[in-house]
Order: sequence, then structure tokens, then C-alpha cells
Amino acid sequence: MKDVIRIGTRGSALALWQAHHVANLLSQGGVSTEIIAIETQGDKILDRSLSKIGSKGVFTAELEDALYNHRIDIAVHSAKDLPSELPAGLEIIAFTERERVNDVLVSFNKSISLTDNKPWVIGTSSTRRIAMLQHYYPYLRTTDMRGNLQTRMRKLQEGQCDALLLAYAGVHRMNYDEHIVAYMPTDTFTPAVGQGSIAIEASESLEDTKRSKIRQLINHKTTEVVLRTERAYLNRLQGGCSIPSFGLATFSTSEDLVTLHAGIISLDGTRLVSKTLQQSSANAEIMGSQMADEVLSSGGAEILRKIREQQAVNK
Ligand SMILES: NCc1[nH]cc(CCC(=O)O)c1CC(=O)O
Repeated sequence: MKDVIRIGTRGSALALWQAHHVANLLSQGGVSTEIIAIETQGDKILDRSLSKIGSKGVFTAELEDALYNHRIDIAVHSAKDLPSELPAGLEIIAFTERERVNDVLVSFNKSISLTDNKPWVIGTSSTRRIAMLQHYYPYLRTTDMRGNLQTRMRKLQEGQCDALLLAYAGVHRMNYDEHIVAYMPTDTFTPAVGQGSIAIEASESLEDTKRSKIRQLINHKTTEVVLRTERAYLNRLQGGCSIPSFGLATFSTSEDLVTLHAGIISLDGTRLVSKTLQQSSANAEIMGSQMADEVLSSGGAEILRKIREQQAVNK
């Protein structure tokens, strides 16, 4: 293909890593690429927590404008940052192979442990991580920690907290593996929907030749099945990224069985609803929606209503 594929991305180091990863996959397949970095609201506003900005699409809107006016062919996102409902005319056309999905604890203090009953201060701004820390480790404290990974690592080094709780994928991509002191178990500390994969967003009007080339060179089938399952859950739940919901699907291809573990937790961690469902891959997205119905009817709706109330007050 002689056409260049123009890749839009945020300008943070992690976003650029992801864009270069996608560019490499394309160029290995003989496709020329150009990377175009675009700043988003989420990159500019650093003094307020995301749940207060009203978060929907803060990391994606400017990239989506560029897709609409054909300044770029594709936008590369952490799948986790992409709202479950995309603006009209846009779609996800590929997912990269998922990285290890766990949250990890990162610290310069190798002796830190989450189970030693000490009031360590954990830096995170994720409502899900704060709630889960309070639920599973109530003696710990948390402190708000925004900014890109490099900024957070600097704040950790300055002693603003004892440890950070982060997605393994980002820590690994930014070469901070040596500071990982614990891997959170995914059955209890279940990650956010989409964690660890990169999603390729495009306009529905993207030329077919480009679309099929991108799918052929980038899309990882197993990842696509689990990500679409998780996103169906998030979509029906109508949560949004400041809601502490979680969901992790795994796919046993030999048995053609997708297992989805998902739920929601109250902001203070006191109430948690979670379920596990299994289905064949053909029915996995429907299962994702069913999961949301089951979680909502088992107390999830009440948790969600309370969270909305609390977040409206704190705005
Ligand atoms: N919310 C920000 C964000 N979006 C994607 C990642 C990491 C990479 C990924 O999970 O794909 C991170 C940082 C983090 O959660 O620690």
C-alpha cells in the first residue's frame, strides 16, 4: 500500500509509546506511517481530579475532531480511556494484543507490603483503586495523584506517598518494572475494563483498503473478543470512567469459552457487587450486557445512584 497512514495520539510519553508500537506493527507490514501528536483537555487540566472535570472523553475529544476532519486516519488510545459509547460515525477497528492486565504497586521502598497492617500512603486518583484499597486493605491511606506516569514517579520520589498503584501495562511500557513491589490479584483487585490493550479508533468512512490493512496487521483476535465483552458490560452499565466499576474477560480458545468477572464498588469501598459469567465467544457481547443487568439488579443500581449523588455534590 503506497498511502501513508496518519496516526493521531496524545503527546504524553505513554501515548507516544503506544503510537510508535502501532506504527511499528504497520511498518513491519510494509505500510508507511506518520505520527501526529495532539494535546487533549485531560493533558492540560492537572489541578482537578478527573471525576470533577466530568471526564467523558477528556482524553479523546480532540483526537476525535481530527478523525472527523480527516487530519488523521486513526487515533491510538489506551483502550481503558476510550468511553464505551463512541461519537456518531466513529468506531474501534482494532485492538492490540493485551499486556498483563494487573494493577501493580510501585515503590522505592522494597520492604513495603499491603498486608503488614501499616498505614502506608498510596498515591492514586482512580475511584476504583481508592475504593478497592479501602475494601481490601482498610488500614491503608490514599492520596490524590494525577499527572502522567513520569510526574507520578517524581512525586513518589519526593515522598508525597509511599507507593503508587498503577496499571502494569503503563509501568512496563515506561520501563519502571524494577520498582514494582507487588502484583495485585485480578480476581479481587479486578482491573478497569480495557486495561492493558490499545484501541484503534477510526471514522466509519475510512477507506476499506486502509481499514483491512490495519486490522490485518494490528488486530489481535482473542483480545478483541475479551475487550468487546468488557465494553458491552460498561456500555450497558452506563458508568463512565469516574465510576468505580471493573471488568475482566478471559478467553479459553480451546473450549471456546469466555469468562467475564465484573462488578461495581461504592466510593468508600464498603459495598461491592461482583459476578462471574461464562459464554461461548459468539454470545460474549450479549453476556457483557447481561452482566450489567445482573450487577445492577443485585445492588449495583443503588451503589451507582449513590455515587452519582456524591459526585454531583463534589463538583
Ligand atoms: N487512567 C490512565 C491510564 N490509561 C491507561 C493507563 C495504563 C495503560 C493501560 O492500562 O492500558 C493509565 C495509567 C494507569 O492506570 O496506571
